[in-house]
Amino acid sequence: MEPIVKTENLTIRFGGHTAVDHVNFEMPEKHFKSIIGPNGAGKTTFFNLISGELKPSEGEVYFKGQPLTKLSSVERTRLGLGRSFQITNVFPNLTVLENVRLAVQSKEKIRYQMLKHFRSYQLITERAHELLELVLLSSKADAFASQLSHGEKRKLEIAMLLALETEVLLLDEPTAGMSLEEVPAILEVIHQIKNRGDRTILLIEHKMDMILDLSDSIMVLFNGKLLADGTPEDIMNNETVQNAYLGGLYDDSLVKS
Ligand SMILES: Nc1ncnc2c1ncn2[C@@H]1O[C@H](COP(=O)(O)OP(=O)(O)OP(=O)(O)O)[C@@H](O)[C@H]1O
Repeated sequence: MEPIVKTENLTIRFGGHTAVDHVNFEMPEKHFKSIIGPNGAGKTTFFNLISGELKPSEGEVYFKGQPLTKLSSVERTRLGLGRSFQITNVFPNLTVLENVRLAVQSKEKIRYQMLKHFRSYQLITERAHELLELVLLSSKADAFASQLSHGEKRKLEIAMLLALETEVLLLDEPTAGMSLEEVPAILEVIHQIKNRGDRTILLIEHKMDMILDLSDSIMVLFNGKLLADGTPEDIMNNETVQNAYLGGLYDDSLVKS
């Protein structure tokens, strides 16, 4: 089967520095892949190349076989590649529900224009409630977005990303800046999305236990290069990865059998 996302020799140079260096990668549909690597390895830059925030110096990104380089990030979102930070434009003075409703509306605009005003309003609100339930944020529906904790804001962003109904979700460190107590709730949200089984998810994370818990496969970037790509077990047992990055810092018992 054709991979849903694929890169060929994907490369970007900033001055003399090659931040992403001839990366060839394939993502099967409905797969969960995590990207790991030390700080500065090129993970976020790789995401930016896939989502269209950056244009490559060389190489190509494909979505269902279609080359994407000429498409803007908005056009890529319309095709089915959604990235969480594109919609971090949460309106602080609107409620949580209103924020999600706006995201649903932006996706559903055309479909709902056909319906009568009241009915469309009702359907959009229902969908927004469903999404808040999925990300475990229903209890905050009427709170202003500005009143949310950092972890709750990340949940709201995920709900807004889901509202766009893209087949692929690019999640860049959803737990960054969170308190330890907030992490399990985000993990639960990502599990719920994964368990529905209808999305392809690419995740950047530093938390190894979370990665091992969620991933079908893991790719390792190092100095912009793809060092390894395989099952969690392969990666944890890969000597090059061990030497370059993991350095024996993880617990063997976490490896999925
Ligand atoms: N716009 C830019 N201009 C110049 N250099 C850049 C730019 N964006 C990224 N870089 C450089 O590219 C390299 C890769 O950065 P990137 O942020 O992709 O790494 P990362 O793996 O996501 O790191 P972290 O885990 O710290 O987020 C770094 O050396 C960074 O300084």
